Amino acid sequence: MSNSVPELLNPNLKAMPSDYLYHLDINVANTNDTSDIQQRFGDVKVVCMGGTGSRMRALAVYLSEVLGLPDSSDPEDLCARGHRYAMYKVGPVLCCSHGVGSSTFSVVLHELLKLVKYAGCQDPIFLRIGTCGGLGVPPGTVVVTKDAFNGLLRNEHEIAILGQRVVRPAKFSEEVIKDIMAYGVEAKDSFQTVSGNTMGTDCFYEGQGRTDGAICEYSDEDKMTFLKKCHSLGILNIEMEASMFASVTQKVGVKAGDVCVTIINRLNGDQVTITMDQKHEFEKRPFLVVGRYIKKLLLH
Ligand SMILES: O=P(O)(O)O[C@@H]1C[C@H](O)[C@@H](CO)O1
Ligand SMILES: O=c1cc[nH]c(=O)[nH]1
Repeated sequence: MSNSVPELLNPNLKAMPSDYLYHLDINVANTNDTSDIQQRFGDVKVVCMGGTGSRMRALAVYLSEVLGLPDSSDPEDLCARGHRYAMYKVGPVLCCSHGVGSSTFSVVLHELLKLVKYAGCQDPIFLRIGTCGGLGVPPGTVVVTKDAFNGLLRNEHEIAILGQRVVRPAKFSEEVIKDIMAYGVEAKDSFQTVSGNTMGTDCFYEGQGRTDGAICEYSDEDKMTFLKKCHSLGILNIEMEASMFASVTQKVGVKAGDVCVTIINRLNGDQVTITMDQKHEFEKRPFLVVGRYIKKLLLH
């Protein structure tokens, strides 16, 4: 392992005397002396992120048990005053919500990357723990993303910057994928964990080929042709963050992984019909996989 603090790709940061991580409500008052931030966050090795604050709170409680940490049954939301995201710290793990989709996720991702930089965290690993629609796998299956495709079925992420289309590659760390599959999966699990490609779209409805949104200008047949094409590219699940997450972390050289549970098989329909109780049970499945992986990672 290299043991290095992430190098961010913004020369302007060096010239800023202070940096307010607005959405996290964390003030880096003096960027030349970040000892206070280092004291609070310098031990962070893993940053877990997922859509909702309640899932991230439950993950924090779960990980504190798995890692044998002193009582964290009621972790404090460190970003409560920001009213945007929720963030919990359990030992060397941060659990932070990111909202729905790449736009809300990218905001907090930029700020979390700056946070680990200011804190001097060594080789932090970023993980998304989410839900998704499956393609040809039964609901409840956990998918560990290999390559992240965007809604144009390209293994890249596209973003408008200064009025220009900027396209960046979207690859997750092969080491993280391999280790999650090796240490996170157990034969005794009551569910399947598979590794496959993921499509991250900008829209839950039209972007994912649903016919039940407020707008739909294609036929059921068009939809099925599209979903089958996705499947033929090795895409096993569809969510709304993978390509942005892979591309941003790849760009700054931070290792990352995406672990999501399927809550529907999109080859069979569009409506999510599982009960909320079932959904909450499914949501815990990636916790088991990621919990074992993190435990193993922290032993090294
Ligand atoms: O982390 P979550 O479960 O929020 O991720 C998926 C992808 C979208 O953000 C959202 C759509 O329902 O769920
Ligand atoms: O179908 C689904 C289910 C969850 N999240 C998504 O983005 N799509």
